[in-house]
Amino acid sequence: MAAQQDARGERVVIGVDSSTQATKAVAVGVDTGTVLGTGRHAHSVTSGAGRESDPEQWWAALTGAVAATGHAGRAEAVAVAGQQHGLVALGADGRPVRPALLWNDVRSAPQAAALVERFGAEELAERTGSVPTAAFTIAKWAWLRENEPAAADRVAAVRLPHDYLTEQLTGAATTDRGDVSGTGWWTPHGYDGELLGHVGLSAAALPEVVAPGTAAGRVRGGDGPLRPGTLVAAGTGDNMAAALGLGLRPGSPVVSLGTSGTVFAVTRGRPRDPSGVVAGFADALGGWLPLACTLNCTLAVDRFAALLGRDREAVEPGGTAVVLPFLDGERTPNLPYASGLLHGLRHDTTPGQVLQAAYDGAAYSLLAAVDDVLRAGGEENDPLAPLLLVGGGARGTAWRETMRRLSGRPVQVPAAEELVALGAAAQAAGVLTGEAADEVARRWGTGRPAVVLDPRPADTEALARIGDTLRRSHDLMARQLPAAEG
Ligand SMILES: Nc1ncnc2c1ncn2[C@@H]1O[C@H](COP(=O)(O)OP(=O)(O)O)[C@@H](O)[C@H]1O
Ligand SMILES: O=C(CO)[C@@H](O)[C@H](O)COP(=O)(O)O
Repeated sequence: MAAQQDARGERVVIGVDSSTQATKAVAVGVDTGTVLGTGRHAHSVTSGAGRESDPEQWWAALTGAVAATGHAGRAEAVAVAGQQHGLVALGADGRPVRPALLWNDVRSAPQAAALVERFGAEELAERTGSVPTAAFTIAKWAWLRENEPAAADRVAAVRLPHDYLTEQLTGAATTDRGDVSGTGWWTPHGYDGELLGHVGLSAAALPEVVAPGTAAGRVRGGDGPLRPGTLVAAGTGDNMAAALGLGLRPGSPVVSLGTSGTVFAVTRGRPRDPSGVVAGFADALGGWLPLACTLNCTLAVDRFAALLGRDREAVEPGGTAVVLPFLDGERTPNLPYASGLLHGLRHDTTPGQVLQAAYDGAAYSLLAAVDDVLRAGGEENDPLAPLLLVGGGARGTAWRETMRRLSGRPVQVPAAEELVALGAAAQAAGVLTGEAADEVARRWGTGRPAVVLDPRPADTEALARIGDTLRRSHDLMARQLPAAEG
């Protein structure tokens, strides 16, 4: 894909990635896939007991990032991909009644556990594809009802982050099967009335699920950077959009290294994992996207680098240190009350080895789940098939080499950055041309690898050390830390 070249005369689409830390937008030429311009605006996320962001800030970030591409005025279609699961609770006036509760807010862990207790893990996996954890929208809604009943009473509409932003563009309440599959109240046959009834939510408060390839609407009049009448594609969750951006074919495992760590694959079979390790999401087309997600990935490793006073690339090999970097609690394994743990220090352990141990600890659960993800969707796991690395962390040498050393697989990093935004752009192009979004991305070549690392024998000693520490610290990690004094 050529960078930043002029493509006058070519039709232009815009893809948006509204993820945890920032909104990124790309303007892309429909025929060639040329990236004509990019924009980025940061978000703020609370760092206290929970994780919250203001949806109106996302909207301002979206308009800013789209305008910054420099091509908004000539875009013919746009699509928005967003961080999954977040609860956007709107009042009758269409404005948020409170900040959104994000995917990585673990305060809703008791509500998730209560749902599993009431309906059973097997039953929930069968119906919704997933056993809900604190991340799922249904647990967040139950938390809001229990903890802020006055706010819950004012709620007239519940949206996911990408639904909210798409509705700001079109005025229509829509979602897509990919993102809605992360709510915990969607089944392949529609919204689950019994689950909604149990958490006291009416389906009338939820958006319409737009079919793949169908437009959500058109940009309504206003003073935003996009022309009124511009087509708006359905949009989707950020992991589903990354799969589109890669033009992913069934059975290829992908690891995304961002605020969250995720491992996923497009599969032909519908996943249902009662163990809860794999979330059985739908993809944004007609297939499935089994996925495992960790809460502690790039931010946790960067925190260790900061604590050690080192550059994030200043890792050193060797030693026996093990880091379980569960600074935000953890989702895989499901230990919402966990905190970080450092074990195996000796007099000769170096700071660089501790930093490497943080990378290893963050990578461990993702790599352990590759097989589960593929099997959950009925795909074969070829241990020598390449692992595709995406997300901000994929730019780092230490991340790439950690994945190579611990997986024993070849590792590939696509040349294109911002695959989520590119996936959204491919979806936007698809509503103009009638092509499926993954076909558009393959035509654009967005998944083409820039870095190909040959496989090395997996570092089984490090894997065994981490696995052993995780098993033996389980009781400690399952407990909540006493509140810090002072
Ligand atoms: N060159 C790099 N090497 C390693 N990590 C990087 C690099 N550049 C960015 N990152 C990491 O990428 C993260 C952001 O990734 P991104 O996928 O954009 O996150 P999100 O989608 O969750 O907002 C940051 O937390 C940062 O630590
Ligand atoms: O919760 C999940 C997946 O189930 C996360 O992957 C979110 O979708 C947030 O993504 P990033 O902001 O880290 O890209």
